[in-house]
Amino acid sequence: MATSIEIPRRLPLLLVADNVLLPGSSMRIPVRTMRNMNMVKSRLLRHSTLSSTIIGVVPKEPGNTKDELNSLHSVGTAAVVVQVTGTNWPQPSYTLLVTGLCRFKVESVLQETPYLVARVMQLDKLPGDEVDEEMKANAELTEIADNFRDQASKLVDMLDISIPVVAKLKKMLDSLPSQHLPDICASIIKASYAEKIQVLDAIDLAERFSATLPLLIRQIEALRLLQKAQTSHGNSMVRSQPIVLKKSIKHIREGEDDSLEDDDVDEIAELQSKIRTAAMSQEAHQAAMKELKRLKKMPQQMPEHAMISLSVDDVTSALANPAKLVMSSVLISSRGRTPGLASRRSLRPFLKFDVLHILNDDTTISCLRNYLELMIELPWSKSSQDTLDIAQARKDLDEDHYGLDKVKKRVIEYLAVRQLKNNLKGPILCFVGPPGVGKTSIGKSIARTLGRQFHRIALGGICDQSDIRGHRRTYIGSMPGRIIQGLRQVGVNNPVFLLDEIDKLGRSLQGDPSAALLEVLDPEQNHAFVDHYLNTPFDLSQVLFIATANTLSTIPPPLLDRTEMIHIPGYTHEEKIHIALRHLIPKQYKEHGLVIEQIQITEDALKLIVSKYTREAGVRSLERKIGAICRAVAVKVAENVLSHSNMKGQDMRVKASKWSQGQAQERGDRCRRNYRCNKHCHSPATTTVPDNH
Ligand SMILES: Nc1ncnc2c1ncn2[C@@H]1O[C@H](COP(=O)(O)OP(=O)(O)OP(=O)(O)O)[C@@H](O)[C@H]1O
Repeated sequence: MATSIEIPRRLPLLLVADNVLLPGSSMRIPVRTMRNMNMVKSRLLRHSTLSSTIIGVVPKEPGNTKDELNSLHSVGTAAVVVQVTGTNWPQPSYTLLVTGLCRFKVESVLQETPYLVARVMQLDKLPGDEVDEEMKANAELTEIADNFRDQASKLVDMLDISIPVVAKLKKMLDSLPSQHLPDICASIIKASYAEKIQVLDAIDLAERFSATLPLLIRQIEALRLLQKAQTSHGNSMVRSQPIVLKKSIKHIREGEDDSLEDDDVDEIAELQSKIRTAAMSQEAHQAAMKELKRLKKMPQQMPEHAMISLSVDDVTSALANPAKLVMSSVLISSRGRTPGLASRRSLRPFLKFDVLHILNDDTTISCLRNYLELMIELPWSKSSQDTLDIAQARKDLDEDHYGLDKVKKRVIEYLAVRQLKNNLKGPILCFVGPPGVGKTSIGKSIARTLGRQFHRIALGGICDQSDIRGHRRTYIGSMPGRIIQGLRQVGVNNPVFLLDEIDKLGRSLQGDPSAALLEVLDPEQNHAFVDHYLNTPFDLSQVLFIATANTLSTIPPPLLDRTEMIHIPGYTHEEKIHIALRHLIPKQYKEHGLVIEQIQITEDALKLIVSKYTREAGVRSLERKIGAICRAVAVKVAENVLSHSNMKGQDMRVKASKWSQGQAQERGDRCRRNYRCNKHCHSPATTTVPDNH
């Protein structure tokens, strides 16, 4: 007879809200509360012995976040922490993978802070103890167990055996001692929190069988209905009939929590129908369907996501022979990296469990899902209607911008040619000029006049070609490039893309982004642009690309060759004042909720700001200064509105001018104080504060 294996009498507790870990099953538990975090840090990350990785997982009442101690359930599950994943940077965030061993009763709480430690009493026997003998002696219990096993086999037979986890589950159920069946079944079938608590509380084996059997039968019934729905619609996929399916499950789970309604039950079917309606190219459709097929094969199709990944026998035999487990189970990267492959590798020799595979599958599932969602959301054939009318375009450009006659003329010519030729082949317009001269805003006006969506892609500082072309999906955390991301965001395939600051593209070992950009801009190639993440061609030929740069000297020559430069020189003082009066001031008033009765910035004031307070080729600082005045006046207006609601606008104008004098005085003082500058800053009227002050 095997010796009895016991768990420690003192256990650190991990409190889990809304979920119940049952012996024999594995579960991933995110560490959220301060107490749980303290426990992980001081027990799991500091020690490396087997006993340090045995913890008590105790359910706590859902919803009660304040009084953790009172919401503590009296029965918990001793568990071995198989893996800790997460990161220490920028802040600690961990997830534990735990495997339940046996039940225990919380006798008393020995320590409340920094984490809970309780004196516990083991309730179940661990495998290795001969419970089977006990069952043999009890004929009634044997009958219940046999009936239960039949039902469990029935359930597994209804699942797709080609899924590796199902095959494993089947094998495991066949060899599992009967006393473990209820716990294992309860953890893989759908059950509410209350139902699982009931199973956890059933310490007597017969009671546990009878608490779990109805859940098992209900699950079988649900699957049967599903399959019926599936055959009646001639579809070979389980989950292909979302409505029928949801209804049937709801019907079966009478009285169950709404929160438990399984959202991902019809996920695959939903994805499939979305792929069908996404109007993808044939190639893209094939790629999406291939990935969907992979997703279908993933273990998420099991009735419950908490998979049996570790058999209790494995853990207990390891417990009986601790030397074997010196301790690989707690793995964390202290340097802040996610302990991906290294931890798995070091786990392998010690634990021959499928945890590793299941973790892999998890990552794959979310990657596949993200990929399919992107494919569905991309505007494969959705475009907006062009509304180009040259007369209107001229009017729009004049309305949005003062001066810039040459630029506007060239833009109108460009648009006219596009209209006549009805295609976008030709050089890419590139506005070159100092900051704040309106390059971006002309791009926006072009989009507005064409009735197209506008999207700005900031290229400054990009030095990795995958920023443009995306990462291959083999990378963890891979993403599509900015072009594809932009298309997803605008939701149409013919937006105006403003490639901002192409002169600031960098270059690194990760490839040359300008080479990738060339492919994007080349009309001969861009109808079949392949983003590495998407891995299928996307037609960019309808996108109108416009570029901006501050200088020509750093633009890579091949890019320079593709673009037609339109220079926008800086503005004169006169022009700045006109721009301010016509565009910037009305815009700022509007942004700050001010009206002309409350604030008026005179031409003289503008002249002063332009000549003494800004030193720039464009008008960005000027706009900021006007914004600052508006903000200060807005405060005064708000204060006065509160005290005298019928305040006259005239008063405010006086206050605004006083404020600007005060500001000038203050700036002068600050300038003298900070920069020991005595040259220009004596009187507010003549204060010159260089911008870099
Ligand atoms: N000629 C103009 N008429 C009206 N507003 C203008 C004019 N030039 C610039 N502006 C305004 O100045 C502000 C800054 O312009 P914008 O952001 O387009 O500058 P930019 O040249 O793209 O600068 P950067 O190179 O820093 O990106 C915007 O609010 C814009 O509307």
